[in-house]
Amino acid sequence: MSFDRSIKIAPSILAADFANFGAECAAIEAQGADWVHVDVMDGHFVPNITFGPAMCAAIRPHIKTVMDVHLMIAPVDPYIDAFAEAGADIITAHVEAGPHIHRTLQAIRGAGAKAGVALNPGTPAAAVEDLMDMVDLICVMTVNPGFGGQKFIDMTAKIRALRAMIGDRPIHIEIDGGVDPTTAPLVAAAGADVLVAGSAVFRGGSVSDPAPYGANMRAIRDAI
Ligand SMILES: O=C(CO)[C@@H](O)[C@H](O)COP(=O)(O)O
Repeated sequence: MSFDRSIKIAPSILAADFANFGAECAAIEAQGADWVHVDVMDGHFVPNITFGPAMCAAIRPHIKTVMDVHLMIAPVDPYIDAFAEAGADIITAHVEAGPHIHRTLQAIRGAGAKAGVALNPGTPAAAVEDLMDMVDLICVMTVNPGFGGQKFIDMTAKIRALRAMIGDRPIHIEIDGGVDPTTAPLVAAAGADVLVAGSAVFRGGSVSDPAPYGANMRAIRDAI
């Protein structure tokens, strides 16, 4: 997986048809998705339950691009190898999920995946200041994690602070929550390069009528 700072759209399959994940992943990729974002929730770190490594392994053959796995679980460490073996290219853990994020990031890279760290809206940029040489991606949550379709929380000051902290390092800034054609230009201007979008991409489409997925992603790109 090579690094580039161009804008990438990573549809969150949390907004896809749960009975059709493989076909949904193939459809969003065919319609122009750059990455596929997979939201793993445990009903403990966040108040919702989605899916685990077996589902990631099942959809992997349907994804040619980057599989970006966002772990909203605690603890994280016992599950890292399983998600890496399931084919995750990027594994992101929350800085709030435990006391040893440094060890977690080492373990993610040790398992052969790119390492991401996520920050809830209430967590300052300074929480990742000492992790700059350990991470490939910083995910800035613009909603409190757990559900799709929530209202965007403005984190542009945090994104700017992270962009300055990152400097020339090859680290992606990913934005997750409430991204649509109105909010995407704000976060892109602040320095984000990966935009996770669930409802704004899947709205109006289906595997039998996937064209709206493409139109929705073009609307986000055109707005930036
Ligand atoms: O991780 C999360 C929510 O916890 C996100 O990935 C959402 O799934 C994004 O959904 P929208 O806000 O774009 O509908």
